[in-house]
Amino acid sequence: MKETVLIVGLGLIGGSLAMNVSEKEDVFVIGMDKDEETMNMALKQGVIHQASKSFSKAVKEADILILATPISITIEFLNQLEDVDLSKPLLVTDVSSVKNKVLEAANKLTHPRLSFVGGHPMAGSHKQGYTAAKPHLFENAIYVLTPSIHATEAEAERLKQLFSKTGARFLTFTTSEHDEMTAVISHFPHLIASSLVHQAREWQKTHPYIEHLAAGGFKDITRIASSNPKLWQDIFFQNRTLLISMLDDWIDEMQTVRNFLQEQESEQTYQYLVEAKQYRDGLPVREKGAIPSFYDIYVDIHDQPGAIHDVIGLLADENISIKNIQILEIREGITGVLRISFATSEDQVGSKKLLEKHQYEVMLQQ
Ligand SMILES: NC(=O)c1ccc[n+]([C@@H]2O[C@H](COP(=O)([O-])OP(=O)(O)OC[C@H]3O[C@@H](n4cnc5c(N)ncnc54)[C@H](O)[C@@H]3O)[C@@H](O)[C@H]2O)c1
Ligand SMILES: O=C(O)C(=O)C[C@]1(C(=O)O)C=C[C@@H](O)C=C1
Repeated sequence: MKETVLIVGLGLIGGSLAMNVSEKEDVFVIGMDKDEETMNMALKQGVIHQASKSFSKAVKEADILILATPISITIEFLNQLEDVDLSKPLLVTDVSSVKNKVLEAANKLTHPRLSFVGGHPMAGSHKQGYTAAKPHLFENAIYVLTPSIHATEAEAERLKQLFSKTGARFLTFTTSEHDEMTAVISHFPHLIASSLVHQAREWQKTHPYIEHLAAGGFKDITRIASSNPKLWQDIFFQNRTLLISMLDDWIDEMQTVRNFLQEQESEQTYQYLVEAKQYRDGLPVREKGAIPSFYDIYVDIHDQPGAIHDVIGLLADENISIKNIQILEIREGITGVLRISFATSEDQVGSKKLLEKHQYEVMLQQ
């Protein structure tokens, strides 16, 4: 018998999950999104098998519910669940970037047929919406699970099975462990990236050429400031208390660095940079698991004759040798994705630079 999975929110994350879940033969996917065009696209491309406009109706048909909406909307849906007249058990999960209020709502659910295991795939993009969704988005990424007080080990296992095609690696944490760690490595850096953009914008008033000088460094460190402001407003407010405390620490730290410069402490400044480099260089790259140790890039291509040939031709002209090439997704009339593997990280990085110079959109798999 097929398992029915309802996915609410078919944007970047929900759409990418749907692309993986609907690949499973024993799963029937119902999709729901407030944006009708999104639902139609997903239905037409076979990423969902059925579209629904009624949460209360669709939820009664589902065995598993995935809430992939903005966090505050996810909490609203969780609150609605208590009143649904369920005739069979429903395992609920979400994808929210902050967990405390979501788990608070989930832990309050008393309906005997409901269980909740929170989820957060640690992969994403500064892009939003269904058109940015990709089936390989979660490959080799960490997928954090945060079970509610009533959830069993078996329910967490069921979700791992459901998401087995994503290629993600699962880790389980408590809500506060999750929120503290993501504040450090995701939410706070986002806040700083936005502040750097504001600083540049201010300076541009007196130095109009600033925007033309902004090269690799500025663009690398501020890429995430181009993300969906509504989503990040939600994230900042969901994790507000921790962010305030981190801002206090950061201001102290910046005061220390300011003193190094003020007092011309060149050795201490050097050590500060050395220690940051050592920690940064030691960060694990996305683990490859059972996949052989190749260095992959993902290249977006358009569905037109010769598209793959053009990409390979550019690499061949530069004598870059390819170890493997795979078409991950190509449907009529839409953009497809090529996964190209290289033997060395030099070839991987070199190819990315080369293709980007030719206006391709390239994602590097670390
Ligand atoms: N963007 C990332 O990098 C990232 C990574 C991991 C987790 N997340 C989490 O994923 C969730 C979704 O983020 P996203 O980046 O996919 O956003 P998105 O904007 O790409 O997608 C959200 C989708 O939800 C739909 N939606 C909004 N309100 C709805 C409603 N009331 N009913 C039905 N559909 C509704 C929107 O139309 C949209 O298609 C958020 O909770 C976020 O914290 C985001
Ligand atoms: O790659 C990006 O653009 C992201 O911002 C992804 C990112 C992150 O901070 O790493 C953003 C939010 C999520 O909750 C998880 C992942």
